[in-house]
Amino acid sequence: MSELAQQKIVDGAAALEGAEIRKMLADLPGWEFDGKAIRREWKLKNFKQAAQLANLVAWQAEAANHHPDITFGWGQVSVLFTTHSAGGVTLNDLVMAARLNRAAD
Ligand SMILES: C[C@H](O)[C@H](O)[C@H]1CNC2=NC(N)=NC(=O)C2=N1
Repeated sequence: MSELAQQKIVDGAAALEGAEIRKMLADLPGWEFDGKAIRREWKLKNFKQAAQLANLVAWQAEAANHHPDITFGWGQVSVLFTTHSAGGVTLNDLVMAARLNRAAD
């Protein structure tokens, strides 16, 4: 399998089993599975850096047409991915997580 971050975002991806998701998250530092979605929080030094990271996440997502929920405030950004059309976490969500770990660490 090619590296996760380089895989394409595809239409019609199926929801994965929890065990499979947890196994893949072992290679995605910072990401957690809460039973419904995967999420990661970043800590930053100030509001400006948090806003910049939130923007980076937003535009990566828009470019891929796969969109997270993002919350940010002073010194923190939280990103949550699930695939609405599949009703769960799909490979697309994990690919986005891998891309963000690359772009935002
Ligand atoms: C038409 C378009 O491809 C869909 O609405 C996409 C857009 N971005 C999306 N993002 C996420 N997180 N889940 C989706 O099911 C989804 N669907």
